[in-house]
Amino acid sequence: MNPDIVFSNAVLLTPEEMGQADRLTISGGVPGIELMERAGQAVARAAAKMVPAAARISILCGPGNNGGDGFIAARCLTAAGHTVQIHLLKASETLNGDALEAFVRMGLPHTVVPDGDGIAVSLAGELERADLIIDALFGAGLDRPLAGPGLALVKAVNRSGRRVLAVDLPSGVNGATGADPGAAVRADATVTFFRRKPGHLLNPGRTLCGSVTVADIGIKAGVLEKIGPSVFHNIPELWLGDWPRPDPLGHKYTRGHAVVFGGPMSATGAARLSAGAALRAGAGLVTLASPPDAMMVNACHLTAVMLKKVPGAEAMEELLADRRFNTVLIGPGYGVGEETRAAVAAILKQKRATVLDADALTSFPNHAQELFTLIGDNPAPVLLTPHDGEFARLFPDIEGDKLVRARRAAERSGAVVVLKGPDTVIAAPDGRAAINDNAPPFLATAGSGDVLAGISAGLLAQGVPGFEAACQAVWLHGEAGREAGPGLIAEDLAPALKAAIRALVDKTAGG
Ligand SMILES: NC(=O)C1=CN([C@@H]2O[C@H](COP(=O)(O)OP(=O)(O)OC[C@H]3O[C@@H](n4cnc5c(N)ncnc54)[C@H](O)[C@@H]3O)[C@@H](O)[C@H]2O)[C@@H](O)CC1
Ligand SMILES: Nc1ncnc2c1ncn2[C@@H]1O[C@H](COP(=O)(O)OP(=O)(O)O)[C@@H](O)[C@H]1O
Ligand SMILES: [K+]
Repeated sequence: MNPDIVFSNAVLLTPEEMGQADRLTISGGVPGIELMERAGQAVARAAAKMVPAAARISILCGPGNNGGDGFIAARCLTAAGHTVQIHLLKASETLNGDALEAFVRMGLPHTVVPDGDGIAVSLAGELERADLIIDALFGAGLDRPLAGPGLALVKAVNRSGRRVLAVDLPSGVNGATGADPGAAVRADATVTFFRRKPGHLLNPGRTLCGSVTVADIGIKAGVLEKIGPSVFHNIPELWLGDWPRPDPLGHKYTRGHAVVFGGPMSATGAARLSAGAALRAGAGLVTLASPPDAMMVNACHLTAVMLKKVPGAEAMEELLADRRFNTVLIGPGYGVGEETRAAVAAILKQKRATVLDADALTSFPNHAQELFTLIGDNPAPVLLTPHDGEFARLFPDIEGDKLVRARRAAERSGAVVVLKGPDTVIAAPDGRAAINDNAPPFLATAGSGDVLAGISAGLLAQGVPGFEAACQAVWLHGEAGREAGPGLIAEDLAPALKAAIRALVDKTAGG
C-alpha cells in the first residue's frame, strides 16, 4: 500500500481520532471557533441547496459542539433570508467553550425543549410544517443511548416526514460503529467534516445518513501522520497503486494461472461462476478442476476456462505440484465435510495464494484452529470470504460491530477476512481494514458470492497483495452489480465486470 494513503480521502476516523485531529489543529494555532465557523457555514450551504428561497427551517441544537455548528448555521441561514426556528435541548446556561461563543455570535431568539419524555404539540406541529429540519443535537460526542427529551425530539423528527439534514452524524448514530442503540434520526443528507467516520458507512448508520458530503473546515491532512489511521473507505484511491496492469510485453502466463476446485455433477454451477469471474478479473488462464462425473456438464458450459479431471486427493496433489498454478480457489459448490477439510489442508500446504469460500469455510467449525495453523504456515496471502452465517460458524465467540469482528477474525486466523453484506468489511491480519459501500442490494442473489470469490482469485493470480486484492474484488463486484442493475442474476456479473474494469482503467488512463 502506498504510504501516502494515510493522508488520502479514503481515510476514516473514529470520533476519538477526529477529536485528536481537532486538538492537533487547535494546538497548531487555528482557534476551535474558526473550525466551528467553517463547519456551521458548510451546513448552511448544504441546507440552502435543499430548500426554496425564504424557507422555514427548524434547527435542533444539542448541549455540545454539534449544537454549536447548529448556531452558526442558524445565523448564516437567517442572513440568507430564511425563517429559522431554533430549539435548544438544554438551557443556554449549560453551554460552554466554542458552542457558547457560537451561541453568543448567533444572537437570535430560541426556545428550550422542556424536560420530560414528550415534546410540546406546538413543536411537533412546527416540525411538520418545516421545509427542512437541521439535526444538530449530537454528533461525535454521543456517549450513551438517547433518552428523555432528546429521544422524544428524534422520534418527532422522524414522525414529521420532513426533509432532514444531519450535522456530522444523524443524532443517535455511533460514529465508530454505525449502531443506533435506541433510536436515531433518519436523515436525507449529512454534512461531516474533514474525513468520514466508520459510522457513515456501516449499517444502520449508512442508511440513516442519507447522502454524505465531507466539508473542508481547515484541518490539514498533515495531522493524520500523528494519528496513524488504519481504517479506510474502500474507494479506488486506496488500492489504485496496486491495480494489476498487464505488461505490454507479457503473455498469458505473466498474468497468472488460477485453479478453481469444483464440486460433483449435482453442484457444478458455483465453481463455474467463480472460474468465469477469475478470468474476467484478468487472470491469464483459469482451470476448473472437477471430479470425473462433473467433467461433461462443465465441458458443455465452458469455453475459455480450461478443464482438468481430478478424481481424488492424489490427482489434486499432482496438479498442485505444477507451480504455474499460482492461485487456488476452493469452496463454491465443493461439498461440506472431512474430504473438503483434507483438500483445503493439501492446498494450504502448497503455500499458494488461496481463496477459501462457502463450503471450504463451512467444513471447519469444529476444526477452526487447525485451519488457522495451516494459514499461519502459508506465507502466501489467504482470503476468507464469509457471509455472516459462515462467519458465526467459524468464529462463534467473536462478537461486536462488523468492523471489530472482521479485524479480530483476521488477527486470529492470519488471513484477510472479507465479511460480506451490504457494508462488506475487509480486514487484514496487520490491522488494516476497509469498509465498502458501492454494492447494490440486487447483489443479494444466489451465486453472487461465488463471483466475488472468483474475482478475488483472478486478482491474486496477477500478483496483487492479499488485502488490496480483496478490496479491489469487493469494489469491482459492487460496480459490476451497479452496471448489471435491477433484475441481475449471478451470470450477469462476469460480463458486467468488463464495463466496470474498463471504467476504472479509463479513469486512471493507466491501461
Ligand atoms: N474537528 C472537530 O472535532 C470538530 C467538531 N465539530 C462538531 O463538534 C461535534 C462534537 O462535539 P462534542 O464533542 O461536544 O459532542 P456532541 O455535541 O456530539 O455531544 C456532546 C454532549 O452531549 C452529551 N451527550 C452525549 N450523549 C448523550 C445522550 N445520549 N443524551 C444526552 N446527552 C448526551 C455529552 O455529555 C456532551 O455534553 C461534532 O459532531 C461536530 O458537529 C465542529 O464544530 C467542527 C470541528
Ligand atoms: N443487501 C445487500 N446489498 C449489497 N450487497 C449485498 C447485499 N446482500 C448481499 N450482498 C452481497 O452479495 C454477495 C452474496 O454472497 P453470498 O452470501 O456468499 O451468496 P452466494 O452463496 O449465493 O453466492 C456478497 O458479496 C454480499 O456482500
Ligand atoms: K447530529
